[in-house]
Amino acid sequence: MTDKLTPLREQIDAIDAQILALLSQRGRIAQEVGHVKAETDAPVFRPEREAQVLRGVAERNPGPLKNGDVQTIFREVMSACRALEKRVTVAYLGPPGTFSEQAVYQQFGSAVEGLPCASIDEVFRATEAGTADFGVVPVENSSEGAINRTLDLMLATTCVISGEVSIPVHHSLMTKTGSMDGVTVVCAHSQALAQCQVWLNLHHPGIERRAVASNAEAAVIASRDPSVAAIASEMAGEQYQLGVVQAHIQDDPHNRTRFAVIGTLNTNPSGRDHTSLVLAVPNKAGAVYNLLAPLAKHGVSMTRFESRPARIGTWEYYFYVDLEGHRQDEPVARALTELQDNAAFFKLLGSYPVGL
Ligand SMILES: O=C(O)C(=O)C[C@]1(C(=O)O)C=C[C@@H](O)C=C1
Repeated sequence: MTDKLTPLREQIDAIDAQILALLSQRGRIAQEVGHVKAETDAPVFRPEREAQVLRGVAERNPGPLKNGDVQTIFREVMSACRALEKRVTVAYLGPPGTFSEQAVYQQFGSAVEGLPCASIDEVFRATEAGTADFGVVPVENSSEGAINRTLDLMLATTCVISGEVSIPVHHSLMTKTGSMDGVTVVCAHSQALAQCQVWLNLHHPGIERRAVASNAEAAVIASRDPSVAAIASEMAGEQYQLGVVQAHIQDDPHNRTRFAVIGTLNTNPSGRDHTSLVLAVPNKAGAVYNLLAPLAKHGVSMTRFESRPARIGTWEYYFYVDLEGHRQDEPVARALTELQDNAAFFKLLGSYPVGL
């Protein structure tokens, strides 16, 4: 066996040497890019460029490596090169171990400075204040719908959406001992409790369910108190040394959460983009129908439509709309101008590359 392995490993060593030399070359060019950007104060993180590179490697991938795996490698290569220009700081809903943290690494790779925050509000504050270059906030979950706090803060703050990222959300039930003996409470974020309610009703109907600030927070509590079980990601469980009682307890096996990358950067077109905006109309018959007419007229597809009460005492609503295309694309630009003319309130949240 050794005789057969040795020449193959020699080939791998030779290829690794070439990969390393090419990575160094790429890194040096990234440093030059960094100098050029520093001269003009241009942004280091360019989501549209990174999206194009990642789409390109998937299109050109000759195999046998899977597209997703090749993209993971290139995401890390870009992350390391970007860090040579500047290590970007990204605020997220902490503590470490949350799905928000996973979303940060999924979008920025691991050469990033994560800034865990105590609440979604704090993520917005840190991003607005410039303590963080970007923030990553949950927008919607495939089972539970919109994250209302995020929607409200999109409206209330000056942050724009620079990117989006979607990750699978798999919940595990975990305790300090790995068993449910002596457990009286299950802690998790309210969204996670909702996403696992059928499973909990079936397997632990009598146990108290307690909503806490985040799933990772639940993991912290469970790591200190053997009478508490946490619902969280296995990553959080590993971080806080919990034993898995049952993995994959979410009611929907395809459960996903979509996150927005928020900041001050107006992202350029990438070729496959989304545009998000908030609208309000006067409270009149047919107003919403008329409001959206420019989209059909200019052939712009709407991928999401969400309403939130305006909370001004009357039954008025804000509409959160996602469109296909970039604000600079001709049909989208025309539709946006007409939407703005028809709306009592109009706020463009941003255009950004469609998440992988
Ligand atoms: O093209 C750039 O603007 C770069 O800075 C290079 C690079 C890369 O490594 O490919 C790194 C960071 C940017 O977010 C995009 C791409």
